[in-house]
Amino acid sequence: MTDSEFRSGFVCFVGRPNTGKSTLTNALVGEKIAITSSRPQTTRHTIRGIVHRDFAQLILVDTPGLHRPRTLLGQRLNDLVRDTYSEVDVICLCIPGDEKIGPGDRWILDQVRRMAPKTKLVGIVTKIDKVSKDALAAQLVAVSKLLGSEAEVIPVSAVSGEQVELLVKVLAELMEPGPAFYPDGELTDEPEETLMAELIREAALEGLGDELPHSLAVVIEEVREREGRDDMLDVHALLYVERPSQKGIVIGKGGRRLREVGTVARKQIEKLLGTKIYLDLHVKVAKDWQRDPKQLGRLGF
Ligand SMILES: Nc1nc2c(ncn2[C@@H]2O[C@H](COP(=O)(O)OP(=O)(O)OP(=O)(O)O)[C@@H](O)[C@H]2O)c(=O)[nH]1
Repeated sequence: MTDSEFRSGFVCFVGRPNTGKSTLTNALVGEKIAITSSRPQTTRHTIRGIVHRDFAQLILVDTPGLHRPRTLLGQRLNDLVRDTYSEVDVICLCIPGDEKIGPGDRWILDQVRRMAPKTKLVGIVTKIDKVSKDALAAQLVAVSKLLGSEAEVIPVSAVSGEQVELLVKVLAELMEPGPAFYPDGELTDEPEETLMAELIREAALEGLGDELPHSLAVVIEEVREREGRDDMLDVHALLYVERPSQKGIVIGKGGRRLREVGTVARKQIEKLLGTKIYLDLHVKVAKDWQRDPKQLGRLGF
């Protein structure tokens, strides 16, 4: 560090699917997700995790993927992405050490540059435990060429932990001096219900094709302590789809698929909350919810 001033700010990881963004987030934040419902005025974005060090605090924020803005939802998501890209202090483009730079990487870089020309950019070469020194050197040169000479490029392995702390230092140096935004110990401020809905949505989409993701929304209707028991929660959730045919897909033959989804999601939520839950899932058709501002509001978009 160039001085001893505490620094804090917002970071967002972008990159193609499977480039190691989530694994790196977990490596930076640590395993435990502490949930609180405090939400300071400093951000409207979903926080994935907070990295606390004695010299800095980095707040890792999420962006939804970019969409072709064909629907109102697509437009709102793109607006959200644009806001996030322009409001964070640093955007990190993740590219794996063991894959050639491709059109997907260039497209994302292009979007970032267009949407947020002023935001600082850092290249992260991920999964370096998978490549030889020579291959890594070549990849660093390639990524550096892609991003231009002003951008720093940092190689890391989230799996071995190699260089992860160096990355924290480099990111911290790019932040303005300032106090921590969150008290120590708070790792994410995402409301519990959003996380629960996300886990259910993830389980429901597992193994399905491309069409459904944009048509499925999950709303937590009710969370209640089981009467007479303080170690069990009843969680009622609604899965909204746009068409009756999609309802059939989600539910599966004789309800089998939905039961499986329930089991997977329940285990995840129990891990998250550290308590037993009973998970009740229902599927509803809300025709064209993506195009209807009222329904979008209700579904949290
Ligand atoms: N060997 C190795 N594997 C890694 C590393 N980081 C991630 N992976 C693996 O790469 C795969 C993708 O990692 P993710 O963290 O899910 O990637 P992502 O970019 O978050 O993917 P999306 O959520 O699809 O955007 C997983 O199988 C990880 O286990 C790493 O540092 N080393």
